[in-house]
Amino acid sequence: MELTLTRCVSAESGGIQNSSFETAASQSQSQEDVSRRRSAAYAAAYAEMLRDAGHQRSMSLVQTKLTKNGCCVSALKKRTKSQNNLCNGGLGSNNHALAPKVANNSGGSPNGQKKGTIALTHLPQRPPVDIEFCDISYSVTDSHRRGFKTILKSVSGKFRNGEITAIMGPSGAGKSTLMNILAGYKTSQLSGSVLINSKERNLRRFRKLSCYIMQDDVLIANLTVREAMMVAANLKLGKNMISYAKVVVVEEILETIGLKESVNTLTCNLSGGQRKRLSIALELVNNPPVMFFDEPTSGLDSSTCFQLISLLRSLARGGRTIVCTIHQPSARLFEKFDHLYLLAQGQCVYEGRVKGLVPYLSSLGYECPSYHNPADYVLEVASGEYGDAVPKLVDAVKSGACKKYSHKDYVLTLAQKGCHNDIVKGSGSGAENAMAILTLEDEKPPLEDRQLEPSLPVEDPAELKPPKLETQQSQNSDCSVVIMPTNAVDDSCSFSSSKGTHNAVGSGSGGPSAVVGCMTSLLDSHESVVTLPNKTGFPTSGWTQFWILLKRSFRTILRDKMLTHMRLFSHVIVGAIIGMIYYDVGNEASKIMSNAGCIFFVSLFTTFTAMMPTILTFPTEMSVFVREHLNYWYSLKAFYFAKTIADMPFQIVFSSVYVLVVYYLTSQPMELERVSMFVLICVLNSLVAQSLGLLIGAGMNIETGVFLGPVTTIPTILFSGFFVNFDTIPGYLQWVTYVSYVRYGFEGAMVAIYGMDRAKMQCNQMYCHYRVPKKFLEEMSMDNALFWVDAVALIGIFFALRIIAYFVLRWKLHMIR
Ligand SMILES: Nc1ncnc2c1ncn2[C@@H]1O[C@H](COP(=O)(O)OP(=O)(O)OP(=O)(O)O)[C@@H](O)[C@H]1O
Repeated sequence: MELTLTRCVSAESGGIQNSSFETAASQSQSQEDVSRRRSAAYAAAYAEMLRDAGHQRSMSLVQTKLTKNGCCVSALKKRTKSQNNLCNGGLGSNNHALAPKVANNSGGSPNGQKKGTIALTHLPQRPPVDIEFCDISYSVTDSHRRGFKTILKSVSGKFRNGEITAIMGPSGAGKSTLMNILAGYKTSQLSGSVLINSKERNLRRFRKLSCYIMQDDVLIANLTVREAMMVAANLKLGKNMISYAKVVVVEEILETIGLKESVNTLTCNLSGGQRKRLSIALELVNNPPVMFFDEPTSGLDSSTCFQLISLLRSLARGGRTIVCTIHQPSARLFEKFDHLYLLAQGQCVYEGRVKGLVPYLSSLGYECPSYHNPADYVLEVASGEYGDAVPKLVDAVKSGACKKYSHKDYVLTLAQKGCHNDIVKGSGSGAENAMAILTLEDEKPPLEDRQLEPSLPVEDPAELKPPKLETQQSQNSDCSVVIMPTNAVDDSCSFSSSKGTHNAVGSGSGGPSAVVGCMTSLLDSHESVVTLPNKTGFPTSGWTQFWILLKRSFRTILRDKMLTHMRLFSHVIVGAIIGMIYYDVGNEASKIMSNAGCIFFVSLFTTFTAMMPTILTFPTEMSVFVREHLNYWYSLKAFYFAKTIADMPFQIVFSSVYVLVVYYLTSQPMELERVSMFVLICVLNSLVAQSLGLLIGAGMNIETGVFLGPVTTIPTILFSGFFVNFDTIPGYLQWVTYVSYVRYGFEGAMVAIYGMDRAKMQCNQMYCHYRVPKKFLEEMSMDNALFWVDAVALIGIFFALRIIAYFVLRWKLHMIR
């Protein structure tokens, strides 16, 4: 039976004309025509079927647009209140051509039941991935005992594609550590091997194919959902995909993941569940076949947890390998997982099907009481509440006792024996439960077990007849189930790849494997994990990354109205206050000391207002950066330059406004040259202070940084030449004045005001000692100072600090790993 709707062109906008939207596959025109006509027919049939089955309420949108020649079938969109099945893949991973949108009635059960699915078919195609790890041991240096602390002790296991795996265990068992190692985030101080599709893992390739979604959903606060998604799409889909295609990808993911209504909501206003879904959506953009989740349900209510795990399960059914650490799931949540990896004291105490856990424990003498949540029970056992069970369980695992529970067909045996824990099996009869388990387990076996064969194009118009479909809503599941008759016209499943169009032929007439083939066909890429090019590069060039991140930073600064407006107003208001205090002192020789104080305060204010906010720049965005960088969105260089350059224009404008307000109110000499020099030196001073703030923020956490910022500035102020004359500073300390950037700022400002042979100032007193400005500069030991030397010194310090800050950030990133 044909299940895919191929060559679907976008609808609302009148269709996608651009050729780059078309698949890279070299299909013949006739094949395309057949495919289009079939798509149109099936789309109509599917819409009709859904209408007949009374699904109008659960479906917010079923659109079928048939153009005159019947070649344009718009997206067939189904929105259930709960989750859709999410199939993986699309066409043309390398050239990122858009694959057609597919209404995928896949995910069948042995009795012919299939789940109605909406496929994420505009995504780049990816190969399926199985992760196997052998004898992984991990230690950290224990500073107290001056030795090593072993956190993972020779653990092994296998996580398959198409399955959702839970890593569980008592607190401190090593769950996060294991996941970090598998995700490639921890690479040092470990032994053992990680195999990807039975081959030694190439970390770089693997990292490009996987993503890690952290416990706290770190998102850029001042972007809307759509903007955040577009940034992800622009960074991860590369320049080979045109902008409109990226928009289509983003819209498709948002709709599928249930965030369509929130596209214009700022991420900071999203609910916990929505934040989690957005985190997933952001990573789905490049369709990674492996997704790691660190405690995805933490902080969510039970209903949202259930929806989320159902979503992850659907992602797994699309052929992905989903691995989650989870603390203590409810029985309902627990049974949503296929595979369980249980850790205790850094050792594996069970690996196998979730359904096999109770019989396994029972076989070792740990009887899970009826109506007791097996997830709770096993954690109680692993925590030692029933005696020291860990050595016994570890021995059992080592002796291969849980091997039979690991097999994906284990559940069949289990169903035959009618062996269930009461909580897990629910309230239905034994037969119902057995069927439910069968359905759950066999929705989608791993891809390795499926067959794909090339097929011939179907040209018989009879085959264009839409199949007769019936639907029913699964009680157990949140997805609608599509029952397909076994005598369907066509058991094959059309799919396209860069190699051409193929049909996945099921083993039996309309049997489940045909559907399975369909799911496979949406996933398989012509590339394999092993043969993926080992390019060092990110999906986009360094320049593009920089540009995208710069625009994002600009937008977030502008949207952060509170801080940005406050910075502007504080500069204007403080400038006005200083102007009022030192009103009209600039040209009065008798008030020259007050004016020097005013100039010094200008330097001081620009220093602190520039430094303090930037101390927070890296600490507040570090978690976003770590997530995005380690998920291979962009390089450290691009992030660093974008982040450090984004704030510079604001700093320049704010400082200039402040300086000009003070300059005017205090009646400093109104000569263009002096005004420009004064503004320039103050702005340079503020940029240096900003760089120092970035450096402190790059190396320290917020608390330390906020303390260290002012503390490190005090000596530079002391050695600025205002409080202590340079000549009176002891010789062995004079070198400090050369590294004091405030000195260069203050000295340069003084020279701009009083240097360059300024004429005598007015004197309203009987006698003005410093009527000749040069005399005052001599008194301050600044008569030999050159403005351009001060300016160049500030520029030098600026670059030095920025370079050091980059390497500190790099080192910090290295330390995280
Ligand atoms: N860098 C480190 N230095 C010292 N001990 C560490 C380090 N990293 C992890 N550990 C220890 O290793 C053990 C396992 O940590 P891990 O975070 O993997 O546990 P977990 O099972 O995820 O715990 P939880 O469920 O509480 O998050 C803990 O005892 C932790 O204190």
